[in-house]
Amino acid sequence: MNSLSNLPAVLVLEDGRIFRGRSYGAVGTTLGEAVFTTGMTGYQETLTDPSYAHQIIVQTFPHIGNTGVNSEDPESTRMWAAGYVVRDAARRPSNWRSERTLDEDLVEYGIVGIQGVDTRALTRHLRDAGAMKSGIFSGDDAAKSDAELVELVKAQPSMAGRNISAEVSVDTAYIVEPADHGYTGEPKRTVAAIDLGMKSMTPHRLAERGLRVHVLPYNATLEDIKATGAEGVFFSNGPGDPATATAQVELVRSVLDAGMPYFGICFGNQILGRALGFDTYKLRFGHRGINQPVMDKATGRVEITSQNHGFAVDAPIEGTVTAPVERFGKVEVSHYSLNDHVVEGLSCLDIPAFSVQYHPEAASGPHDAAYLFDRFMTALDSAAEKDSK
Ligand SMILES: NC(=O)CC[C@H](N)C(=O)O
Repeated sequence: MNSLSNLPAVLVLEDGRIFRGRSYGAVGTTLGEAVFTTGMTGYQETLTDPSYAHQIIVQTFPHIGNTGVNSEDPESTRMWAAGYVVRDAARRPSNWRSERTLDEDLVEYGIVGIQGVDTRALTRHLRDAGAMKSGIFSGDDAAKSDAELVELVKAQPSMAGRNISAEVSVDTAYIVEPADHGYTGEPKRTVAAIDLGMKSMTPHRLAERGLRVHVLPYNATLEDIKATGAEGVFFSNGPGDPATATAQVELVRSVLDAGMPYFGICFGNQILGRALGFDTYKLRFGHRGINQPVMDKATGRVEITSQNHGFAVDAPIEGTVTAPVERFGKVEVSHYSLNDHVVEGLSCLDIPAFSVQYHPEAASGPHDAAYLFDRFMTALDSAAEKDSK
């Protein structure tokens, strides 16, 4: 049965723009940064991506909830989005994998949502004015005056300057075994994965290639990494402003100094960028969706990628430069966005380190960039070969 709550609801932006609709999911108040995603599928993966913590997600695709929810697609153990904005919520899901309605899961995880919003007008506004503080208020909370609601929205911290890693990371380390991810035979190698809000598809992609993955919390040290026997280090995606990730930047520097292969995704790309001495900056409205075109400079191939980032690395997309932290040698931007020429990947030429700003683990698709996991395997093999000489 459909359980859409359907009470009055209002989406309020910090610049005073207000969108009225009906409640969807949990009823009450939520605050977060309003961002839009252009993914036409994968709402379950989106809502459970920890990188969306403290963000209110606007779905540009107008029909949401059509395929219900299942137990296989979540990217973590819960929904992380601060709030959810849709045009039309499906009244009844229809899919052979569906176990519940999306509305039921939104209620279960306390996600306050709003439906019936003109998401096209909202997206155009966020595109022009930029991602901004926002709030959804439903039920009795929607009855407050607009001025009062705008004040509540403005009072929240902004995403710039926010450090959220401790909220989303694991508390204790655990191991992901290749045998549990379809790999037959003895594990080939061991790596450490620093969980800054990691999507579960990522250790899966590593493990299915024969890597034993030690997942470590956000505040792991080089000693913790070495204690796992790791031959390489992976840094995950995650929410928050990379400019605040000082401890992780220092950790990456010590990993690079130790000569260990490094692979980073999204937050892990920004942290590598900072470790090399580049700055990061906030994009106006960011890149979110599963249809983002990226140029792979090495091959000239265009990849269609999954992305979710609001910050980016400030590095020249042309040519090769010496890293601002000179001991790390030469570096080049390996990938850039074809929409706005934002840096989408970094490749070090003198040390075994590379990263991408987008999501090669690609849940939910597309799979154009899966080769990057193989590239990490190759980097691990080369490092092991060098060590044995
Ligand atoms: N998905 C991510 O890792 C996002 C990284 C960072 N929080 C950003 O918004 O840019």
